[in-house]
Amino acid sequence: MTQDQLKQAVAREAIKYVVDGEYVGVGTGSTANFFIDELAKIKDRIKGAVASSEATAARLRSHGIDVVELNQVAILPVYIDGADEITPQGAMIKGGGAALTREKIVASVADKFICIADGSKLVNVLGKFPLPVEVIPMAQAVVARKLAKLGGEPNLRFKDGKPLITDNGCVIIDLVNLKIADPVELERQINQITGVVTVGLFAARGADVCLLGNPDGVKTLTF
Ligand SMILES: O=C[C@H](O)[C@H](O)[C@H](O)COP(=O)(O)O
Repeated sequence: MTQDQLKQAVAREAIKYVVDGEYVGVGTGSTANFFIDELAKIKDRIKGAVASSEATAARLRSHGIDVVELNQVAILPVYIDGADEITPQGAMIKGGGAALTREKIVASVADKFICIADGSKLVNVLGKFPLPVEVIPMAQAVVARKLAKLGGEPNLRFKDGKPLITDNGCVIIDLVNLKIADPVELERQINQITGVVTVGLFAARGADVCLLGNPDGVKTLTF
């Protein structure tokens, strides 16, 4: 099976977690895109969706799914999204697609975070994947210096030869060469740096369920 087929399998499985007659929170990235395509097939059963990025909102709308602002929604039974890495305890690195801040905000409203990923994303220790940190542009240099003191090497993320600008008008610093022994503590420390908007560690509030796609089927991890 290809990686895309594994992503499609978990996306299909995730539909079981969508609550009829409610809004669904939708993540960003290639796995979330497969989920959106599956969601389109049952769009008449839901009230609509809350998107975690402009790209996701556009894809949802292209399928005729109603997209509402998070401010209009008080109850969100589930948030469904991919991850760049996930541990057997449900802590994740996210933000490879630069959508970490809106993802964390939408996830914070949801009763359940359902992570969908192909099996290659499961790791015992987070940090091989660069840890994204969204930063206010004027604070980029000072935040990079402070991040370097926590270990790892800070790299400003570029796209098309220019610093990548997020949906929120911020930049991303990727921290490479980390071995994250205590994800909750590192999330706390990075959150405290002035100028940091969000760190792509989802540990204090990790996933509640992870649907992992493997060649022998979808494995469900519950945390
Ligand atoms: O900002 C992007 C998100 O955190 C994605 O959920 C994450 O990067 C995983 O993306 P993909 O499903 O494309 O591997």
